[in-house]
This record gives sequence, C-alpha cells and structure tokens, in this order.
Amino acid sequence: MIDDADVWAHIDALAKPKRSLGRLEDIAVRLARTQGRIDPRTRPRRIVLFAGDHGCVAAGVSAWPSAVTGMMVGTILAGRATSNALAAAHGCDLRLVDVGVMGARPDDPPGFYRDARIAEGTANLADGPAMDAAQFAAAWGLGADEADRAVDDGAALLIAGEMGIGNTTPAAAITMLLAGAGVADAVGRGAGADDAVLAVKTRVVEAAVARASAEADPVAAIASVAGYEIVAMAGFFARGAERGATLLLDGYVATAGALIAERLAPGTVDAMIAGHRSAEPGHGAALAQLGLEALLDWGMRLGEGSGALVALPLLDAAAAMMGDVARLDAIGAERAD
Ligand SMILES: Cc1cc2ncn([C@H]3O[C@H](COP(=O)(O)O)[C@@H](O)[C@H]3O)c2cc1C
Ligand SMILES: O=C(O)c1cccnc1
Repeated sequence: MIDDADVWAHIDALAKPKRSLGRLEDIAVRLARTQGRIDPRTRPRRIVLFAGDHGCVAAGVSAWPSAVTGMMVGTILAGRATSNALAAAHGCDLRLVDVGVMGARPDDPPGFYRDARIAEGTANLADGPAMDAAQFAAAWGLGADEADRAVDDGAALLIAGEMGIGNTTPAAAITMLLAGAGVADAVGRGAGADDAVLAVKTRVVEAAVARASAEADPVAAIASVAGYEIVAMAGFFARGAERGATLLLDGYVATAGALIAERLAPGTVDAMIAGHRSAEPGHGAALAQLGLEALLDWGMRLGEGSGALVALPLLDAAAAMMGDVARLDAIGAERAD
C-alpha cells in the first residue's frame, strides 16, 4: 500500500508548476490508491457485459419488452452496440456473458461470448423473491470468475456493463435497501418509462423492498430484489478488487452491483472510481453511500458500461501524467512555486 502523501510528493516533483493539472491530479491520486502504486496502469483493460432478463417486466415496469434484451445481445455480438463502439474507440477488450437471458441462444457466436445462463430470467419480484440463494451464489461466482479471467489475462482496469430490460427496477430496490434512498428518488424512468409505467414501477419497487426488508439474512434480502447480471457485477467487483484491479463504475445499475459488493465484501469500494453520474435520480444516493464522486455528469442514462467507457480517457490521462512526465530535478530545475 502507499499513502496519499507519497503520491502527492511524486506529483509535486514533476516538471510542471504545482497543481497545474487541477482535478487530473486528484484523479491520479485516486487511481494510484486503487492499485497501491505510484505508477498505476489503465492498460490492458476489459469491459465485461453481463446480460440477463427480469420476471418483473411482466408486471409492466419497463417501456420495452424482454425480447429486446436478446436483440441487444445479438447486436453486441455483431459488434454494433454503443458499448462495442465506445470500447473499440478506447482500446478496451470486451466480453459478453449471458447470465440469464430469456429465449433462443445466439447461433454461431463469436469467441467473446460466454453462455452461462442460470435461468431464463429471474422470477417476478412483484410476486416473490427474484432468485434463491443458490442462484445468487451462481451469479456471484460467474462474476468473480470473469474478474479472475480478466486479471489472469493481464487486465489492470475492469469495467462491468449490463444489458437487461427491466433492470432499473431491481437497481432501484437495491438502492433503497442498501443506500437508504426513498422510493421517489430511487425509481426513475430507466429506458424511457412514461408516467403510467413509472407509477407501476414505483408500486412494485416499494412492495418488493418492504418484503426484502423483512428478511433477516442479508443475502436473502438482496436476492429477493436483485437480478442475475447485477449480482454477477457484484462478484466481479469484489474479486477484481481482491486481485488489485481498478474498478471503473458505470451508471445506476452497475452501482447497484457495487453496493452489493461493498455490503458483502467490505473494502471493495477502495478499488472503485465512479465514471459518471447517471441521469437516473437515485444514482446520487448510491454514490454517496459508497463515498464516491463521479468524474462526469453528462446526463447519460444508457448502461452497457457506456458512461465508464466515456470516462476512461480521463484515467488514461492521469496514468500518463504519473508514469511519463519527467521530474523537475531530472531537468535541472528547482521549484519556484
Ligand atoms: C435498445 C436498448 C438498448 C439498451 N442498452 C442498455 N439499455 C438499458 O436499459 C435497460 C434498463 O431500462 P428499463 O429498466 O427501463 O428497462 C437495460 O437493458 C439497460 O442496460 C438499453 C435499453 C434499450 C431499450
Ligand atoms: O444508469 C444506468 O445504469 C441506466 C439508466 C437507464 C437505463 N439503463 C441503465
């Protein structure tokens, strides 16, 4: 481990006026802290997209039908989703893991696809628990295994993304349960809910959180309102942190995974950097619970890891500053500031 004072001493010794790179220097300190080294790396990096469906879509919580999850899986496998475009733009390796999509599996998928389907969607959390303890453990284990694979392949920085119609409903419930958000804050429009859908979603989330809160066991409470891709992200974060990787968080749904990770594996947050603040209204409460401040606040509300991918070049800049800039003493100059 290194402490912040050592990192600041290094930054202040570089060939530039003190603090002349402003917030980039704060980001560099945070990045160094996540890896415990003065020359943190952002390459190689990997985004793992976890895809799963949600039984609660049948209750009318999304503007979209569950079939769109499978369509977007096909689009990602064809390399044509937003996540593919942004990952390619920033040299980020991408994988897609089906942890619980409904319907047909892809024909002849590319090598970056993994079929690890636990079930065809979660159970409807409007009627009862979304998953049981064994399914929770399976989802967590898949995420952890993906983090191991990524780090074994050399990745220093990990992003988790998700695709799953309906998943802002479990994300809202988890944000209430683990970050203490009120229902009016936690429930947003997701992928475009209108007022009628928003009213149904609010009722469903409120009732599910009331049921989950009555569970004595914390894992059972979380499993009651979660989604497979959200729990997989939690396992991914917890193991990624354990393995020394930096975790760059995406939006509201990914942060629900981060809340679960921090609850069940305390200290995981030390590896996290929040890429952006989602337009979903509950994201602020989730980030505050984790003590994180987002790098960007650009009104993005897509998921798929998109906000993290847009923030990634900021971390590249911070890492480049830490690793590639000469020291003042090496150029024969002395501090005047
Ligand atoms: C075409 C399309 C692509 C997406 N990519 C991510 N999401 C995002 O929106 C969904 C969550 O919103 P809700 O809870 O309101 O259904 C998730 O699939 C999330 O990844 C998408 C949604 C759509 C429609
Ligand atoms: O912020 C997110 O993660 C998000 C927002 C809307 C829809 N899907 C995901």
